[in-house]
Amino acid sequence: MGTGTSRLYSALAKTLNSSAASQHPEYLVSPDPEHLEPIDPKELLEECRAVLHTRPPRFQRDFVDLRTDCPSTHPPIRVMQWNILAQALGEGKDNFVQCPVEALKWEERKCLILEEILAYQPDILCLQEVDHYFDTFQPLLSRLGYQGTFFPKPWSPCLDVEHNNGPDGCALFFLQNRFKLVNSANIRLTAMTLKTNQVAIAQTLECKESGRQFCIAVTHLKARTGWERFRSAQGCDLLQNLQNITQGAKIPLIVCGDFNAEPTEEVYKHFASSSLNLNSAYKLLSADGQSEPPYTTWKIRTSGECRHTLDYIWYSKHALNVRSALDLLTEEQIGPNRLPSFNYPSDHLSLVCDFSFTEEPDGLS
Ligand SMILES: NC(=O)C1=CN([C@@H]2O[C@H](COP(=O)(O)OP(=O)(O)OC[C@H]3O[C@@H](n4cnc5c(N)ncnc54)[C@H](OP(=O)(O)O)[C@@H]3O)[C@@H](O)[C@H]2O)C=CC1
Ligand SMILES: [Mg+2]
Repeated sequence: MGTGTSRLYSALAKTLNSSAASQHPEYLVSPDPEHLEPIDPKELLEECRAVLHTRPPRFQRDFVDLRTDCPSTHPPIRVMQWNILAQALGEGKDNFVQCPVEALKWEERKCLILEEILAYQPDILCLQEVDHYFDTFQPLLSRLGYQGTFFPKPWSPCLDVEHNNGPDGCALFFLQNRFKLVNSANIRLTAMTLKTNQVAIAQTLECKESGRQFCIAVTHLKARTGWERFRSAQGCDLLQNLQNITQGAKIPLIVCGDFNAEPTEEVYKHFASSSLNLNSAYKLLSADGQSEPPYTTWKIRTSGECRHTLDYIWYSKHALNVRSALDLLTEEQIGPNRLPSFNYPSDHLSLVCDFSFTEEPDGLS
C-alpha cells in the first residue's frame, strides 16, 4: 500500500469509528486539520470497495439521454437528490423487517453511501436524513472539494433512539471549483403559521464558468398518512420562501426533496402549478413525459410493503433543460426483500439529473 493509500485509509478509518461523536453532548466534533487535505475520489472509491469486499456488487444504473438537440457551451450541472436513511432511524425506528441488521452496520453502510456519491460525482448533492454530518460527510466531502451546509430538524426523531449520533436533517453540498455561494438561507417550515419540525436549505449559487446564477433548495417534508394537509401547508410555505429568494422566479430554481407525498397529493399539485413554473425532472423518463416513476422508495415494514413515489427534483422549466437522468433500479435489481439491503444503503433511491441553462448568456449556443 503506497503512502497516498495509507493516508486515505486512515482518513476513512477515522470516520469508521464515530463513537467520539456519539458521546459528545452536542454531537459536534471539532474539525481535524488533517481533514483539510484533499482526497483523490478514485482512491477513496477503492477504499470504500475494500471495506465492502464481502458484499454483493453495486447495481448498474445508466443515464438516459433526454435532450440531444440543445448543445451547451458549458458543462452540465449534475444534481443528486437522496434521502440516505438516518442511521438512528434505520436501526431504531423504521422497522425494516426484511433487512438483516448486519446490512445496516454504519461502518459498511457509510461506504455504500459514499460509493454511490463517488460513482456519479454530482456537482450538487441534496441529502435528507443526515445524522452523520459532522463526523463523516462534512469532513470527507470537504476533502473532495465540496462546501457543505447542514440544517438539523428541531426535534429529530433520531434523538429518541439509544446511542444516536445527534439529530438528522437536510444537507446541501456543492463543488467549490464550480460554484460561488451568493446567498444561503436555512428555513424552518411553517404550516398555517405554526412552526413545524421540518426544514429546508436554499442557496443561490453562481457558476464560475458561465457567470449564471441559480437557486438550489433541499427539503424533507412531514412523513406519514394523515398528514397530507400539513405537507401541503409546508409546501406552500416553501414555495413562498422560494418566490422571495428567486425574486419572483427571476433566478432559475432547482428544488430537491423527499416530499413524503405521492403525485396525487395536494403538495405535489401546488409545486406543479406554482407561478415558479416548475416541472418534475423524473417525469421526463416516462414515455409521454407526463408520468412520475412508479417508485422512488420501496421497503417492507411490520405494517407491510411500502412502494411509493415521494422524491422529486423540480426545476424551472423555461430556464433549465434536463439533459439526462439516472434511471431507477428495476424490481428485479431491488430484489424480494426490497430496501435497504446489502447492496443498497437506503430505503430511498438516489435521483441524479444533468441540467443546462436553456439560453447561454453569451449567445454562443
Ligand atoms: N420532544 C418534542 O417536543 C418533540 C419530539 N418530536 C419527535 O419527533 C418525532 C416526529 O418527528 P417528525 O419530524 O414529525 O417525523 P416524521 O413523521 O416526519 O417522520 C420522521 C421519520 O420517520 C420516518 N418514517 C416515516 N414513516 C414511518 C413509519 N411508518 N415507521 C417508522 N418511521 C417512519 C420518516 O422517513 P421517510 O421520510 O423516509 O418516510 C422520517 O424520516 C416524534 O416521534 C418525536 O420523536 C417531535 C416534535 C416535538
Ligand atoms: Mg426515512
